[in-house]
Amino acid sequence: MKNDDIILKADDLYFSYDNEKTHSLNGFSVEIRRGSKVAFMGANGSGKSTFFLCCNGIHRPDAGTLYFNGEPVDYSRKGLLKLRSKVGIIFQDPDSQLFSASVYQEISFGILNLGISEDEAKKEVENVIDYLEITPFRHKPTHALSGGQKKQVSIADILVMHPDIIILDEPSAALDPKHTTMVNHIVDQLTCEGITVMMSTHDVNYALEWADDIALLHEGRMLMFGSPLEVFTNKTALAKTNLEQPAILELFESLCKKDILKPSLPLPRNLATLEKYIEEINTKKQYGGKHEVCKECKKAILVVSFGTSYEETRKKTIDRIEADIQKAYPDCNLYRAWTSKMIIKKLKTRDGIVIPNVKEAMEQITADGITDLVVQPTHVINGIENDLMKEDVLAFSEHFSSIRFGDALLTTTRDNEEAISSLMETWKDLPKDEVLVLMGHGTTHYANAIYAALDYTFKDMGYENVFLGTVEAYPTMMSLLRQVKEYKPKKIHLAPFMIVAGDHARNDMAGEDPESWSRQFMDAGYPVECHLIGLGEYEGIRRMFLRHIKEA
Ligand SMILES: Nc1ncnc2c1ncn2[C@@H]1O[C@H](COP(=O)(O)OP(=O)(O)OP(=O)(O)O)[C@@H](O)[C@H]1O
Repeated sequence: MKNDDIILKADDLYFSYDNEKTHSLNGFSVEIRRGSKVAFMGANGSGKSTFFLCCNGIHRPDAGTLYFNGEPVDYSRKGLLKLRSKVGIIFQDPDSQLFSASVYQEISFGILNLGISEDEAKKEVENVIDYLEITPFRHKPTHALSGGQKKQVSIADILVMHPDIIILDEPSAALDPKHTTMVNHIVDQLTCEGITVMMSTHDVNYALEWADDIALLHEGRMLMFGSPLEVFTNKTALAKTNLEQPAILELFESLCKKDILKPSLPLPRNLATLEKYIEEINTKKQYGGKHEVCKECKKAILVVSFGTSYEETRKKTIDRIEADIQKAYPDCNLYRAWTSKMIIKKLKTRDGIVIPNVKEAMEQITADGITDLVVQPTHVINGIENDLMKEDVLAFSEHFSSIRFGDALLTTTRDNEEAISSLMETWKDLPKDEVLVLMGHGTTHYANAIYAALDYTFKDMGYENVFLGTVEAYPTMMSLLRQVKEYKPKKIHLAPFMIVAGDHARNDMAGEDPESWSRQFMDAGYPVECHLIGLGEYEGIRRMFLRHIKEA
């Protein structure tokens, strides 16, 4: 079927320079969208130039079909002449392209071959000389031109034909930075005019910013075709093709690891974007949430978490919850606050990371002129932390038109059932003769009753082999040991029932201490497997927070 969006299509091309002993194209396929900018990348000898030479009929594939504008390429003399007027190649080395004595003759050669009148050809050549700023050296013989000037003339050779596709084979090879900028500028102009541009380059930084699509070749085949961000974040594909990750992405990743930038920011494609991100942190000290406060928008969501000092679990849980919320409410400014003073202090002294407590976040939100605020805790229950958090927020209520609170994770019966279903989606393959023991935190607050209720609800929903206890309160480990023993399981899986898999999960649950849950179960004679998965990692749990915000 003909697809008008596809200007060029290669279907399973094979090409050999040595009578099929080796294949420089080895089952190569690609579809090029009309008007797109495609960077062809890959190690030396991966087949980029060979494919380009097929594109304008210089090489004829041994097998497979090449389509231009939906029609298979016609290899008759007339067909090839037509193809070459529409698909122009600018070679890496201009000397292999320029063969006329003067600049004028050189540029007019191709167009005269198309059979147009000399007057018309003259007009076209003058236009392109003007457009590419060739006038200052137009009277020089071609052999006396500099490398950059030769490149300009070789581009003019092609441009004068008004091609639909321009192919540039490593356009900046052997050019100094000034001429590279000039060629890049010409390429930008071409793409603005809707010409499809295919370019081979080894410059990952340029390709990241310039290309719509990256075609990654490996041994005569397409290894990967996708957006620059898809391709350049695939480290396996990059390593296979001897390419390095663009410096901007490496720097962005490193700044995220150091918590200087938020990983939820869109990946930057150029230095200007990265600079903007960094500028924004300097003007706004707030860590977490959206750095840039939208001046017009007076609505905000404050996400309040207990916190964790473990970066790895924070990224998979709190950061993801916040990212999901920001995605669902792109027009709201997002702020972060943590309630654990100890963790906030630890991060500040250990890593130099500043995370506001609720009061500090509220001061910032007030200073930013927010009028309508939704506060969403990631607390599991409506316990002490949640009560204190509400008090801190409401101390600022006179500055707001409205402040609303989303419920803690487990507030209603629906919440309990949804939390269980969300967890069991991941644990659906748990064999009946094995048990899952979940470790909740627990509190002296009356809200602690929810843990025992939830343990009961697991069974009521048909999960007799799931047990929920707490580190600090009831159900205790003693009670869990008794119940699990009655069930007579072959194996025990331990996982936290806390938003993050932090200190409690690593030490009280999975640690080496004889008091840890894993050691106590092992001492009771069960094989134990620990799973460091925080509740924030379950997609269904993150969805529950979105629902709570909506309900608020
Ligand atoms: N004229 C030729 N004669 C014989 N073999 C060739 C010829 N041109 C290319 N090859 C071989 O075909 C394979 C693909 O080469 P090609 O020039 O298409 O790769 P490329 O991806 O453009 O490489 P580079 O990044 O070095 O420009 C290589 O193994 C190369 O040695």
